[in-house]
Amino acid sequence: MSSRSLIRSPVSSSAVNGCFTYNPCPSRNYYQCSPTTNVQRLQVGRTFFPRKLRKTNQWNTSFFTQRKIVPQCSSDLSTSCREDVPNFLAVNLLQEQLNARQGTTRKVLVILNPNSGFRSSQDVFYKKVQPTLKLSGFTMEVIETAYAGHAKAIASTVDLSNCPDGIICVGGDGIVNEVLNGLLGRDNLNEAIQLPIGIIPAGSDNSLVWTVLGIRDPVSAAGAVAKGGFTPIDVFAVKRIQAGFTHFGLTASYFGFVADVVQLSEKFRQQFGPFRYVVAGFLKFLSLPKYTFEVDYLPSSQERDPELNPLTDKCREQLSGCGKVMKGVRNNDMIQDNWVSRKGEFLGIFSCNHFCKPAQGLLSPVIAPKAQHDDGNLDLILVRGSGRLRLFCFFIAYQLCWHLLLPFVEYVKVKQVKVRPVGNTHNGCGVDGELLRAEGQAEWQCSLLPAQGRLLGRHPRT
Ligand SMILES: Nc1ncnc2c1ncn2[C@@H]1O[C@H](COP(=O)(O)OP(=O)(O)OP(=O)(O)O)[C@@H](O)[C@H]1O
Repeated sequence: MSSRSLIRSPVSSSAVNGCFTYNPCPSRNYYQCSPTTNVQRLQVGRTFFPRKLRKTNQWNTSFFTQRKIVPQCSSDLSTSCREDVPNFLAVNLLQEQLNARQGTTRKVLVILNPNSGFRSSQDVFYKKVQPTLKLSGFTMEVIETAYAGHAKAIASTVDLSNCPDGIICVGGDGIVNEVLNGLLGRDNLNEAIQLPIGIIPAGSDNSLVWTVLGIRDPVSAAGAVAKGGFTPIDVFAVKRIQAGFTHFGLTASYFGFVADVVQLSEKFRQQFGPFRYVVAGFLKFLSLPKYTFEVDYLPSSQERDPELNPLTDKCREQLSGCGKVMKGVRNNDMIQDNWVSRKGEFLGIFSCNHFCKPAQGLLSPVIAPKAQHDDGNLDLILVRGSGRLRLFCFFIAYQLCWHLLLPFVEYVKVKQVKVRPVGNTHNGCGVDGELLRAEGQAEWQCSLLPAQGRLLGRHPRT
C-alpha cells in the first residue's frame, strides 16, 4: 500500500473534525470545540492568539465576535453540519487569509490514539488542540489509529513531503515510541530522524513531554507546538542480540520488577486505564520473584562527539553490529577494557535518557536526577538485591528522591549497557512504557545513537 493511500484510508481518519466554537469561560485558556453545543457566541480574547498573530488579528476579532458559528453542529462536518458549511468555509477562508498574511503555514501529520489513557484523546485533540493549531497556521491531516502498531506502520510509510513540519502524536509515550520506530525503520534515515515529533499528552503518563519540555497538559502542549522551535533529544537503541532486532526509545529501558509490572498492567488496561500500573504494581509486589542478571556497562568518559551528528555510516554500523563489546569476564564486579561487569540479583535495572519524571502522582519523584535528554549519555541505575522489604524501601526513598543514597543503589553515566537475564528471570525489556518480549535466552544491548531526534516545542532552557 502506498503511503498516500495509507494516509487517505478510511480507517477512522478525520481530517475535518473540528467545527470549533469558543468556550467563553475566561478561566480556560483555549478554544473549545463543542460538537453538540447550541448557538454559541464567539469571543476571541487576545490571550488566545499566539503572540505572533495578535497584532495582525485585531481586525478579525470583530469577525469572530459578531458571527455565530456552527449551530447544533455535529463533530463530523459531513453529517449534520451541511447547512452550516458556508459558515465553516468562512472560518477556513479566514484562516487561509491569516496564514497567507503570516506566511507561517505548517504542514503536519497528526496521529491520534483513541485508546490512550482515559480514552479521551479525541476530545482532547478536537476540542482543545486542533482549533489552536489551525489558528496558528497548521495544516493538519489527522489519522486515528485502529490497532496497536498502526502508528508505526503509518510513520514508516508516510510520504514525508506531505508532513514536512513534523508528526504530532496525540496519546501517551507508547504512541510516540511507535512513531519514532516507524521513522527510524525507514530507508531515508537521515531525513526521518530530523523530522520533528510533536506530543499532545493524552495518555496514561506522558513522562517524556513532562520531563523534557515541562508540559503535562494538552493545551500548553498545543501552545508550545504553535509557538514553534525544536528541542534536540538523544535517541537510544535497544538491541536483542540473538534476534538482531533493534527497537528505539526516547525515555528509558528497564529490566526486573518494572518490566514485569508493565507486562502485567496490559491485562488491566480496559478496567483501570491509567491506574493499571498501580494495580499491577501492587499484585507484582505481593508475588515478587527474584531477578538475576549479568550486566556489563561502559562508563561514560566524554561528551557527545559532534562529528557523529547527523546520522552517519558509523551510526549504521553501530546499529547493525553488536559493537566492540567485552566478552568472557563474568566474575562479580570485574573491570576490563573499561567495561564494568556486575552479576547477581537486581530488583531493577534502568537506563534513562532523561530524568524520567512521571506526570501523574502527588509527589514528583525522578528516577535519574542527573540525566539530561541531550548530553550524549545514558544514566544507569542498578537496584541490587531482592525481596519485598528492599523494594518497599527503594519505593519510599524514590518518592522522596533519596534513592541514590541507598547503599544498594548504583548510579553511573554510561555509553552502553548489556543485560542478560539469568535462569528463570523475566527476560523482557521495557522501553518507553512498552514491553519487548523475548523467547528463550535473551541478551539486550542498549546504546545511544550518535544522531539526535527533534521534539516540536522549545525546552524551557532555550
Ligand atoms: N486503536 C488502538 N487500539 C488498541 N491499541 C492501540 C490503538 N492505537 C494504539 N494502540 C496501542 O496502545 C499503546 C499505548 O498507547 P499510548 O502510549 O498512546 O497510551 P497509554 O499507554 O495510555 O499512555 P502511556 O504510554 O503514557 O502510559 C500503544 O503502544 C499502541 O500500540
